Amino acid sequence: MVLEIKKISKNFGGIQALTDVSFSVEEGEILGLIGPNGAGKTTMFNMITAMYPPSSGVISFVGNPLSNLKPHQITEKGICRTFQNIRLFSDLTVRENVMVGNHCRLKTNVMQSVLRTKAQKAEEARVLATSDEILEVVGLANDKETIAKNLSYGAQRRLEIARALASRPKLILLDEPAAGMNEKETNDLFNLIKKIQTLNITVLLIEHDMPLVMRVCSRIIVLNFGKKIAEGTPSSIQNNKEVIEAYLGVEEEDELA
Ligand SMILES: Nc1ncnc2c1ncn2[C@@H]1O[C@H](COP(=O)(O)OP(=O)(O)OP(=O)(O)O)[C@@H](O)[C@H]1O
Repeated sequence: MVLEIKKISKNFGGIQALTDVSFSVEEGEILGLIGPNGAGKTTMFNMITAMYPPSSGVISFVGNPLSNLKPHQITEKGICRTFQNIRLFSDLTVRENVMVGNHCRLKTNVMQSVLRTKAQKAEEARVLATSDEILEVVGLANDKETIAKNLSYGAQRRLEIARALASRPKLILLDEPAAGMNEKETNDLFNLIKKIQTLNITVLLIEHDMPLVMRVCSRIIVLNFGKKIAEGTPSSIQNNKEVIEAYLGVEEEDELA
């Protein structure tokens, strides 16, 4: 088991965002975390990545509780994420954006950088090579020198994933990666998520694009009003009465396909 969520609750003042949610993420799987708007999905990501602590419950990563860690320590342990809205360094090149993502794996210090020691030069070469490999994986190898803001929307979203991958994670959390994408971009994203799986990286995916979720995930967890209402294979989720009811009457984009 890569990640274990055990009886997690979170309240913000009077708002109960999550209540006693438990589930596990198995090594190598692509697990979907779905639910109507406000169900608590992003709150779950924010707790896994230590943006804020749970009100109660325990989150464990490869058997170790993640309590009392800072977000950068979570990254060092091997969990990375992308966000709902694009958060690139828009005036840096594609390659520079990925190099920044590699930061947490650097071993040389500021003094070594200033003095341009041998170790520092070797590390710089390693970062460059790793960044280029990752850009190859996400299909941006020909755009290394492009300024991030000049990429197409779909390519910018793939660059975000590349930056997350640069931290060399065991687990990647993707928060609505298909949001705003056209059909071709979504299809490219499907292929990319599958490719990430082949790199031995486990995927936890929040997504409103139901056809994509049903196609790419091996298992799905459904939240509604902060509670887990279902867990199972895509076909069992599609036919689950409580899940269908939870999605009835919500915005069109949320509807189960
Ligand atoms: N920092 C916060 N302060 C106060 N309330 C919050 C905070 N973050 C989330 N909430 C509330 O917690 C509930 C769950 O929100 P969350 O963003 O986790 O839902 P979601 O399932 O990700 O929704 P969406 O699909 O719209 O992104 C909502 O009622 C939201 O308003």
